[in-house]
Amino acid sequence: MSRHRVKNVGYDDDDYEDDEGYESPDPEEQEFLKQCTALVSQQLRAGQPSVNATTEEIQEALWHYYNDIEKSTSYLRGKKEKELKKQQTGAVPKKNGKQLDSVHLVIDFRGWAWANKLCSGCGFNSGDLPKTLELTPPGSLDNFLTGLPVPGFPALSSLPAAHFSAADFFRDSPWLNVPADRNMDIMVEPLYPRLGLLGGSPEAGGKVSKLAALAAARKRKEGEKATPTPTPTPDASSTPQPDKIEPSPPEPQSTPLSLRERLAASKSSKPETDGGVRKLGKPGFSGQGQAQEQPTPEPMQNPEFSLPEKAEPKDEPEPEQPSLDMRASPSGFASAIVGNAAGPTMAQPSHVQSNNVDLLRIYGQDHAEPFDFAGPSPDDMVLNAQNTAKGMKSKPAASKSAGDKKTPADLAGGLKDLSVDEKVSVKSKNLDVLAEYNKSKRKKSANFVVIGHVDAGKSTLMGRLLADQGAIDQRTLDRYRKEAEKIGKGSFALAWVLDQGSEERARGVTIDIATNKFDTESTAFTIVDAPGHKDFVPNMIAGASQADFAVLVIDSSTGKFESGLKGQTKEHALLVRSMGVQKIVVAVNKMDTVQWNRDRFEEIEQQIFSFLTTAGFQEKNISFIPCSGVLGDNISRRSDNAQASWYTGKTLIEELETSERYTHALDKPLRMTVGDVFRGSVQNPLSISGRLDSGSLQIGDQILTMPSGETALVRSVEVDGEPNDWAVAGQNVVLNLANIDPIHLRSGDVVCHASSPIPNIATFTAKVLAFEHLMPMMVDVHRGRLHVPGRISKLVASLDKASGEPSKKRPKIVAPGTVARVVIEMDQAVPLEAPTRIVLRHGGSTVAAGLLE
Ligand SMILES: Nc1nc2c(ncn2[C@@H]2O[C@H](COP(=O)(O)OP(=O)(O)OP(=O)(O)O)[C@@H](O)[C@H]2O)c(=O)[nH]1
Repeated sequence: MSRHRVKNVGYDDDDYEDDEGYESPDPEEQEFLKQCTALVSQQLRAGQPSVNATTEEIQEALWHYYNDIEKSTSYLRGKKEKELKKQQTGAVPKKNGKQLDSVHLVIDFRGWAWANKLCSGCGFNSGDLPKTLELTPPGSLDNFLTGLPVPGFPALSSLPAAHFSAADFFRDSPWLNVPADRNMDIMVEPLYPRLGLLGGSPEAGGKVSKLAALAAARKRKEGEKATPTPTPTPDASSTPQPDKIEPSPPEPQSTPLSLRERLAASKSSKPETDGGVRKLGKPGFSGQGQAQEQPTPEPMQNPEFSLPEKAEPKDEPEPEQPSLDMRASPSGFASAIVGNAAGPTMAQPSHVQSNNVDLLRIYGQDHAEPFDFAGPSPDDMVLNAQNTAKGMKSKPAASKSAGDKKTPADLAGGLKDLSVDEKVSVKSKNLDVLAEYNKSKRKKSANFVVIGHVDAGKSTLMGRLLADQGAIDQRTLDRYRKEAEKIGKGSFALAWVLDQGSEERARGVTIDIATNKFDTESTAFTIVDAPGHKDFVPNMIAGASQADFAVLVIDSSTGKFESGLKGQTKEHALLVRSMGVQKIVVAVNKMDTVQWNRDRFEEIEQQIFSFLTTAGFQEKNISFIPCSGVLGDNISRRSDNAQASWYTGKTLIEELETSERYTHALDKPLRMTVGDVFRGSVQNPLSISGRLDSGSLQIGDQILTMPSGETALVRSVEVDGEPNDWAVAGQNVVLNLANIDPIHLRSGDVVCHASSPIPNIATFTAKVLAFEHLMPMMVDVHRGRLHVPGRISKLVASLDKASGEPSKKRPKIVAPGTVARVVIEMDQAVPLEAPTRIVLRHGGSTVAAGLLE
């Protein structure tokens, strides 16, 4: 929808009758429109010449020009004057339904000659004619071609009839298919003498280049050589009989035939021995000329090399005819593999000599033991041994009685044995998980997502934090530094701690979320480093969905803070708030680049603070820290730079530690969004990772994965990288699964218990805060890792922000900043349930976020 339409659409119109229709303006607007219409009409009539326009035309113009009287009048005047002129000059012919305004007719040599003729016939001096004729007024090209008068040209009808009706002249000459006898009339000799192709017809006259003369001489020579003389070959028996060779056609056939031609020839003349076929019969299918230069190879002795027709009885009159076999002789490699076509040799056993390229036969039957598919593979043997050691049920060794030959049915059965239907069973300890959790002396844990505009220094800051907290050793850091310097990205060494992808490192940009852990005395932290680039906002949403609080990193350097504000700084902050994050720590980074200027810090603090409070963060949940990630100032230690002495507040790590213990819905049904599906190890060929949104699970649980609806067995559990018997909401886990095919699992899926499954839905109602104009439109629905294409199918109501009550029913458009209830339809059913936080994106930007109702 264009912005013009948006302009005239009332956001809160109640009288919405037709979802598709375009509504009329409200009474006030109608009155205003009436006045404008009258003014324009008056001005049109008052001007010179006086013109009239319909009310509809005037209102259309006013709509386009935002009710600008001057512009609308001048547009309509221009339009009307044009129409008037056209009426005066008569009807304008149309070509292909389009009007010809002005035509440039470029006359080529043929056309030029014809025009020349036309003009000389009527006394025109052809020299006066321009090579390019601009034919005006509109439609004159049609006129010109159909014999109607063209200004500046004599009327064709006034010219002698013999050749002056263009239409008649070309009537029997379809485009580009002029009869030969006419060519003389309309063709002119080219400016330069015509040459043949390289080595072509020098006799055609003209100066021939040395190269062309040389090529022509060679061609002539070849032509002479190609006279019908018998071709001596090493093996007379296998070559065509001289008398059977057809004399060369008048033009010696030196062009090799195409494969299609050769095939056709060989088919059509199979029993015949005509010269052409004989030529084709040569292995390699060379033409005659080539046959002279290349010795004819030995004919194939081994019957397995020939096509069926070669296997005809030996009493054929011409058994030694060259084979019609289309095969070339085997390559050196093929000979080495399957043997020489000439037959068995001392060095090669007979089965290798076979020219039937049945490698399975060669290596399976004659030479080697056939592979027993019914038995376990070497990998399975290792797996079984490991599983048996762990007390898990191993795959039974496939029954194999020595010497038994396997029938295809046996093999199929054996393969079936290897299928994923093989069930693994793990005994559950039937723990009271909540009681176990309450007993456990675990540190409080907190997940925080690091957000901010691209290149604000998020990864560097977190790399520094991890290094300071001992989560990464100095040797690894030194290695990263060296490697980063090698590719000219030395300043990104700390960022490489989190940016592990090769593309991320090469581009110096975070693409996907990265999680890392570090522990302080009181808390086990999980960092979720989100990409800052606008192209990767969906990944940032996935990261934010796992967070308890957020660290917003801001680049304080000159100009960068400002560009970040227009970029992703605000979008990220809004998104995390919409996803339920309440606490935000603002790291005002790169303070070294502004010499720790206090005014700069305070300016940033003030602007960001007012934005965050408007976005819904409470004052007490916002904190600011001036820091430098690269230098490590105010991250884990206070800056010792004298310029930074004015700051006496907390360091970043001190601020992080103030985070309270976050409570999670432990007693709710199990929900876990799958972040990743991977092969954990040989023992754990299928693992999934993610954070438990609610509920709990333990080893031996049967889980249900949605949307596939497939069940799986929890073989083992890792919580924060440590093996554990159970896991509860809020913990980051890896689940090692069994009894499920990986094709049923994808990131974004939801894990639950079969006793309280999450439904798959395709339509839902949500209460959203609009960041952009909302109307019935296509959107991508994001929930954590899950994102599905869909559309806002209905705007149910605009809501009062304070009370949540509908303020307007069925608005046609929802303005940014408004809370609205909308109906969303998705292209496929996905696991979603209330109350889930969702984000709606359209055309690469976030348009709304809210709660599924
Ligand atoms: N002077 C200075 N440069 C910094 C500081 N922190 C980061 N940088 C530089 O800023 C650039 C970008 O750093 P990154 O850590 O990759 O930024 P990012 O925000 O993680 O980038 P994306 O994740 O791609 O959005 C690198 O060249 C860093 O060396 C800082 O405190 N001071």
